[in-house]
Amino acid sequence: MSTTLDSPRVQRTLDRLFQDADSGDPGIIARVRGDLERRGPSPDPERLAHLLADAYLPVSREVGRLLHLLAFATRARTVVEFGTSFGISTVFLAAAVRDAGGGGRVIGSEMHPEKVRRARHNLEESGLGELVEIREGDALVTLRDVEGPIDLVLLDGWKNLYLPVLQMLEPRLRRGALIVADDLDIAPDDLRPYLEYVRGAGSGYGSVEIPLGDRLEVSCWHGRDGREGGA
Ligand SMILES: C[S@@+](CC[C@H](N)C(=O)[O-])C[C@H]1O[C@@H](n2cnc3c(N)ncnc32)[C@H](O)[C@@H]1O
Repeated sequence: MSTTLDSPRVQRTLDRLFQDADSGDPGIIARVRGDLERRGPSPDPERLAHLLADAYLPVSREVGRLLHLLAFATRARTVVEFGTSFGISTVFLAAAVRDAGGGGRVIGSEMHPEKVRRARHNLEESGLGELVEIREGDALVTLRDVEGPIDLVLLDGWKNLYLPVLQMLEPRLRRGALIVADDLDIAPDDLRPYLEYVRGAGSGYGSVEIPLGDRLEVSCWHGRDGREGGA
């Protein structure tokens, strides 16, 4: 049986977005690296978002398929995404929510206004727009009031915020919720506190690294100290 990912509309949208990313991102990333080397390596988050305004920085196709698989297998109804960019990962997640058939939704977050506009357009083009709400602004603010229980979280924004974003959402995680943290290879120093947290004894998470794309960490919330989150 085919899935929403096989539909011509979704495939056309993903093909176009991945092609744009493949042709544009390498030049933009090289330019931004040069800029950071000249001006110092630690720009504030808004400035980094501005410098990377035209860069997709997407999950790989394989990671996208894994996201679809995880969200579908767990029949995810509330999916939260930190870092939507132009919406590539969001298409995979929304396709899974449609395939799961439980009336679920994806809540994305993106701080760059033009990216939000284009992500919404891309989601409409794929035919999945009605399943997605993209919240504009800093995810630490915009995702604060997401209603639980949350079934799946994708962490793909700036790497130093993975831990605070997860801790903010934790009280609303369903027991058994999955957390997918992308890009372990991209900023290992920034991600260390996050990985120590989810891998730590007594953390409440089971966690495993997956060597796909830029490497990712998939964690499952078991609950802690009698606390099970929002379920
Ligand atoms: C790696 S890209 C996301 C790629 C996207 N998940 C995909 O697969 O197409 C990271 C995005 O997170 C956004 N971002 C970073 N920090 C953020 C924050 N605090 N709140 C909202 N968006 C943020 C950036 O503007 C950037 O577009």
